[in-house]
Amino acid sequence: MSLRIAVIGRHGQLACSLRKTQPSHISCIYVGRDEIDLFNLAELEKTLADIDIVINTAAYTSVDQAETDKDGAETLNHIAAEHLAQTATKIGYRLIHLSTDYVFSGIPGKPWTTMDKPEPLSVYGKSKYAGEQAVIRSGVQAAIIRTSWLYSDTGNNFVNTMLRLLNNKHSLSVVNDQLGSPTSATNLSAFIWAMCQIEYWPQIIHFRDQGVTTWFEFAQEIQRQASEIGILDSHCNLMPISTDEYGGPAPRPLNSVLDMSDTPDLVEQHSWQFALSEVLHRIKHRGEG
Ligand SMILES: NC(=O)C1=CN([C@@H]2O[C@H](COP(=O)(O)OP(=O)(O)OC[C@H]3O[C@@H](n4cnc5c(N)ncnc54)[C@H](OP(=O)(O)O)[C@@H]3O)[C@@H](O)[C@H]2O)C=CC1
Ligand SMILES: Cc1cn([C@H]2C[C@H](O)[C@@H](COP(=O)(O)OP(=O)(O)O[C@H]3O[C@@H](C)C(=O)[C@@H](O)[C@H]3O)O2)c(=O)[nH]c1=O
Repeated sequence: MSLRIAVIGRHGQLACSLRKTQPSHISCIYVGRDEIDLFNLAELEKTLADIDIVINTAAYTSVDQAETDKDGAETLNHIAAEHLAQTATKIGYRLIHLSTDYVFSGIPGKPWTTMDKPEPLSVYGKSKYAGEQAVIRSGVQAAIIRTSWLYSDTGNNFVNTMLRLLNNKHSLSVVNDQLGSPTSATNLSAFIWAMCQIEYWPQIIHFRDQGVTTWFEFAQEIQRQASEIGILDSHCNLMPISTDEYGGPAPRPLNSVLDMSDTPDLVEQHSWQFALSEVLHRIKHRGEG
């Protein structure tokens, strides 16, 4: 019998990407906040009764806003994850739970391994780490997949923000002292679908595209590639700044590079520059369609 999977989240960028890349032999439902109340345990049990694997993509992802809405972040990133894990222990599904590079403090030096102890700086990072711990504490068969700097052709993400700003502004300052790895939601989706088809899951997994960069260099590459394929006619002057100069409500890690040495080898790995070119071409073709 084919696997029955439920993706929690419907309109988010990862949920949309999972839907677009779903293998045909897998049967999957996508449940957004209109279909499921993550705070009603009886409803969770009922809706997820026949499910083999739940993929939890739902999250409070507004990093700056979370600083003044601690309850909102905590409720969705921690309590909802705890409810999904508790329900799993009752009715028996396996859980893939998404988490973030922002669980780490960002001390520069080396990529963060799955053995390193998280010490999140921001409200968002703290609430995501609390969610991870709730999943582990529940004892459910689960994989916590940490990823970083996620983007896709749709949704609210750095690539779409930069395309908009580069188009509208004469100059733009972008931080150049935070190190990390942009990750295409398409590549992460391929990895998640591959995970669904294996039995043994490590408890914590790091997945990101290949290579390390800064937000400033990422912005430069977005401008270069988007101009080259004709979706941006930008004379915007990009300027590197420090995290201190940028300011902003939420503290962000200076180093959030995830070590992937113990990540299961399930899919082809792509450089972040190649992954970006695929996403920009999708945006171009949508504009032409
Ligand atoms: N974006 C990024 O850069 C990164 C994201 N991650 C993690 O990856 C996962 C997916 O992120 P991404 O797809 O970018 O997130 P999005 O912000 O695009 O989507 C978040 C999802 O959360 C759901 N949601 C929001 N509020 C509620 C609520 N009150 N009740 C129920 N559901 C709600 C939305 O549901 P609905 O479909 O109903 O609208 C949406 O599907 C998250 O766990 C995130 O922490 C990790 C690293 C980087
Ligand atoms: C828009 C903008 C941002 N920045 C900086 C702020 C920040 O340090 C960095 C990225 O800003 P953003 O607000 O786009 O991204 P941010 O919300 O920090 O992104 C994070 O989202 C959460 C959900 C995650 O889990 C992380 O992995 C990460 O992707 O760029 C500039 O320097 N200039 C700008 O014009």
